[in-house]
Amino acid sequence: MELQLALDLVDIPQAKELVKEVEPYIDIVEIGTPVVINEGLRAVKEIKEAFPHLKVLADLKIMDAGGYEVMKASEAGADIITVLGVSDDSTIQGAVAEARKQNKKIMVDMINVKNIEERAKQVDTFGVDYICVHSGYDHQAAGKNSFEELSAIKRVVKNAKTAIAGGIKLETLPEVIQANPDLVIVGGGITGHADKPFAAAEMQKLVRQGS
Ligand SMILES: O=C([C@H](O)CO)[C@H](O)[C@H](O)COP(=O)(O)O
Repeated sequence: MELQLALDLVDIPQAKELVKEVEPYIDIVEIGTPVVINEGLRAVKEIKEAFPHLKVLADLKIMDAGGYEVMKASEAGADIITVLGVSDDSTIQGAVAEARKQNKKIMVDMINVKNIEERAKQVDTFGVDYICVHSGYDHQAAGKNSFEELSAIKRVVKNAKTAIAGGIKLETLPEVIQANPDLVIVGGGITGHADKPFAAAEMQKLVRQGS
């Protein structure tokens, strides 16, 4: 089981500072969608250059032009790129084909997918690397989480790794770990904690124990 730090509400210098603080405790650093909107793929490039030993995920949430956008994120140095589960099959398949050429990985974000089990089963046949259940900021504001969705996809996904994101905190991590995802994604649970290295170190411990 791995731990991914999601960076969403920061600029590039702040992102570098944050990663420096928790670097020993994380496996993947995510350049979140708001950061890409504000800073462009330059954020991916600068973080990969500054921390070459960490895997960098570009949270592009691709909805169209899968192949082209994966190519651009790959050129910037991303190791993993996100595509939306609600997008057309051809978009996801195009993203996977380009990722194979570039030796990169694709994560499908299942945010807003209604028929979660059925879609996870389909997407799993496209050769994607991760399938991620996700309660986004707007869902979190309405009090939702994705714990049940994780159990649902675990029942049907045979090839891809499973991941979970959205509002996970140190206190809720044990419940998440019980469902045994391959990857846990945490943003505010680390970046909003008064002691970020402590939160990340404790989370790493739990994630390692869960492996
Ligand atoms: O993907 C995300 C969200 O849609 C904003 O772009 C976050 O990275 C993801 O939800 C993890 O962040 P937290 O919910 O703060 O843990």
